[in-house]
Order: sequence, then structure tokens, then C-alpha cells
Amino acid sequence: MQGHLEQEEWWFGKSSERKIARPPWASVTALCHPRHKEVIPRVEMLESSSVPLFIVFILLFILLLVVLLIRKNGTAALIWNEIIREKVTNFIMNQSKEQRILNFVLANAVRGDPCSVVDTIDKYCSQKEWAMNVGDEKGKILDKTVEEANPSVALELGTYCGYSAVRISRLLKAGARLLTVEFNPEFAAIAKQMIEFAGVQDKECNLLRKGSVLLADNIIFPGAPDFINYVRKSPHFQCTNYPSHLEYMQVEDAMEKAVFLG
Ligand SMILES: C[S@@+](CC[C@H](N)C(=O)[O-])C[C@H]1O[C@@H](n2cnc3c(N)ncnc32)[C@H](O)[C@@H]1O
Repeated sequence: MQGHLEQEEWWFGKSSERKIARPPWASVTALCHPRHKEVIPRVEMLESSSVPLFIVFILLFILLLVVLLIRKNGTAALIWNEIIREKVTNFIMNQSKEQRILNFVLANAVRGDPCSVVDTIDKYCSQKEWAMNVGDEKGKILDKTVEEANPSVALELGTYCGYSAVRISRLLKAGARLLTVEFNPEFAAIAKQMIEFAGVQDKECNLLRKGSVLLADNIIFPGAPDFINYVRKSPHFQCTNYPSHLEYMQVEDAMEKAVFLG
């Protein structure tokens, strides 16, 4: 009877001769031919056209995991943005990221309008390339601190492209002074052009006096343990912590305000 069976009714010929090799992606079910009691195991292989689909699905899944990791984990975000993506883009465009930020501002912001400069940098860094400006979320904490302290002199350590310098300057009262310090000469050159374009200028100042306010960024990520340890233990500072997020990210971060009590 087995010999009369149509070829297409049986996938693997006689069951007694059958050796079923089952790869991991194949599932085994049982077949019973209508004219026989014999139960024939049937291997349902993924069709060859499904294998590339399966691989694409796995790759998409891995991609999704990597994207989630980059969005939620600060170290992964920095490795992706600062090492991989930035270096590749710099190589292709033969230009630094900071130069691209400046070019975007020169092309899109309003000269002499610090708010426009701040908004344009935020737009570039949230939509195109991540950068270590304080950003808009923590920027609002910075704004509030500057408005509360209403300083006649402000000192910033770490200018980078000049984002926070412009942001602080736009809130300073008439006659107030801002000094901002940057040790990387390339960043300092970019910041100088940014500050000039925004129509604000840096000037000299004195150091701490009673009532001076320090606002430290990135105290959780990458972290500033020595600074935090020092100001929190010192009787000369009154500290307030502001939980927030790493600029343009969902990674946990915070700012610390330390008021010098004298
Ligand atoms: C997080 S970025 C500052 C971002 C900037 N405040 C803003 O929001 O636009 C830190 C900057 O501090 C600079 N920096 C680090 N150590 C420094 C030091 N000892 N003196 C001056 N600048 C420093 C770095 O080169 C970098 O540009």
C-alpha cells in the first residue's frame, strides 16, 4: 500500500526508512494518512524564504535592545554618542561636532538673541547630535538658581560650546559679570564665537564671598564625588540637590546647589 501513495502526500517517503533530522527552528507534529493507521511524524521546516525573515527579526530585536540600552544607560549612551557615532561623523565630515553645532547656530539662530542661540543649540543636540551642554531640563534649574541668586558676578568652570554661558548671561542683571573658563582650546574657540554671536560677553570676577552660589552639573553621571563630599560635609556650604536627567537623555542625573555661608 505504501508504494501506491502519491509522492506529494508524504514528505519523506516511507516512515520505516525515515531519519528525521530536526534543526532547532523546526517543529515536529504527527501526520496520519487517511488510508493508514500509521502515525507519521512530520517535520515542519521553516521554508527557506522564512529564514532571512527570521534573521531580520532577530537583528531588529537586538537593535531594539541596543537602542533601549543607549537611552537608559549613561555609559552606553556616552560610548555610542561620544566614541562611535561622533568619531565616524567627524571622519566623514572632516569637522568636529562642536564646529557643527556652531555652524548650525550661525545658520539658524538670530544674531544678538541669546534665547534664540540657546533654543537652537537645544534643537540641534536633541534632534541631531548629543552634546554635553547642560541642556534644557537642567537648564531650567540653572535659570532658577541664577534668578534666585541674582548675582553681580557669576563664575562658570567648563564652558564647552558656550551654551550655559549664554544661558546664564541672558538672565544677568545690567552691569553683572560672567567669567567662564574652558581648558580645551578648541572648545574655547567655539565658545568665543558662540558668545559673540549671542551678543553677550565674558568679563572678570572675584572668587567666593558669603552668599556665593555654586551650581554643579553631572553630579550623578559621570559624577562629582569629591565635590559633593566636600560641600556636603563642609559647615561653610548649605546644599540642595535637584534630581534630573543627563542632558537630552533619560539617564538619571542631578544638580547640586551649594551656597557659601562664609
Ligand atoms: C559638561 S561640559 C560643560 C558644559 C557647559 N557648562 C554647558 O552647559 O554648555 C564640561 C566642560 O568642562 C571642561 N573642563 C573640564 N575640566 C576643566 C578644568 N579643570 N578647567 C576648565 N575646564 C574644564 C571640559 O573641557 C568641558 O568642556
